[in-house]
Amino acid sequence: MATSFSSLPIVDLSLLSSISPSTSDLKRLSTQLYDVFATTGFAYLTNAPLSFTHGDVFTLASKFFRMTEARKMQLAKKTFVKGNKNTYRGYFPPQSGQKDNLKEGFEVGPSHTLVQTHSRSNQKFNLAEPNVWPAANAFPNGKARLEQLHTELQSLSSTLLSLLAISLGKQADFFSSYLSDSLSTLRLLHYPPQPSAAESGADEVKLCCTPHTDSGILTLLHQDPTGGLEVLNSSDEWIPAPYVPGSIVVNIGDLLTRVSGGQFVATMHRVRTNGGGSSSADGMGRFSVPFFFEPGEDCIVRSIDGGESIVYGEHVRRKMGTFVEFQDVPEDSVDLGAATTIAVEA
Ligand SMILES: O=C(O)CCC(=O)C(=O)O
Ligand SMILES: [Fe+2]
Repeated sequence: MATSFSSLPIVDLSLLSSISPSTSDLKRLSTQLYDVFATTGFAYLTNAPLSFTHGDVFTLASKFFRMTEARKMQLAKKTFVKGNKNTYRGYFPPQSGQKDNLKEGFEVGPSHTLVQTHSRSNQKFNLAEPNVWPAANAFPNGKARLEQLHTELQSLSSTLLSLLAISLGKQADFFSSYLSDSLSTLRLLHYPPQPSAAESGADEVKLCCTPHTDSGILTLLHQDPTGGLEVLNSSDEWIPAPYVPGSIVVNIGDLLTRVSGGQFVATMHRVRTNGGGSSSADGMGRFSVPFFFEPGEDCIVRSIDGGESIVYGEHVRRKMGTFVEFQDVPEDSVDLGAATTIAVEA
């Protein structure tokens, strides 16, 4: 049950780096995760088994977003550049009509080829399509590093899923069907600087990411030190989730609530704008890098209590209807710059 928390718990994952953790230690960690997901639905993970430092992750994000608009638009989803082939992976630009949701992003799926059927590839969004990449000279080593980050976060998610299965009284491999042809998405996000409510003289809270729950199973979020992430507790209070050095924020999505028979909470969250970029070191605004662990398109997801099952691909397509970055954009509402006339070099 969601609770009226006032801060987020910290879960130390150093155990996962030991060569042979004891069963009792793993059980203790799984119980700790159960308690987090049954109450706050959000926590900070420290000492996660990743080879990337925060500096590594945000250097990649900053390098990507510092590319010229024309280069980024070469990677834009078809929604934004009709001549592009990619419908689901790739870049989405800031949309000027979205004052409370002003962000640009770049989305990367698994690096291996996903199973693709004709009927699926005929749909408006092809969830199994390959990634798109900038030219190697525009984003040196970026493709290999982001693929590596995706692989490591997928592996951490799989370990966390095993621990959650144990915590729900199941075998550690209970969720293994979620791993085949998994569609997990690594998303680089950039929130350009905007005047805060105080700076613009407005009373209301200014947001750069509107309140939402995540749609999938599990989210692992790297956030930079700028701050602004807030999490809703059961008393309808927005609790700040500031940057904790070296930590990754974890939260669960709607599907895991369903799978856990309502034992786990998918907590509402939002990002408050923090002013004209003064709080970030380089004045570029805020960067964050969520990783959404997702099952395969055909994966049947059902509650541990039984009951109605859903097919993951259908669930995600329904939820996409509510996300701004998947809405159709009239050609003239985005400045395409030179993007339409430059051939993709990737
Ligand atoms: O940028 C953040 O800190 C949160 C982003 C987020 O919640 C999302 O992309 O689902
Ligand atoms: Fe989210």
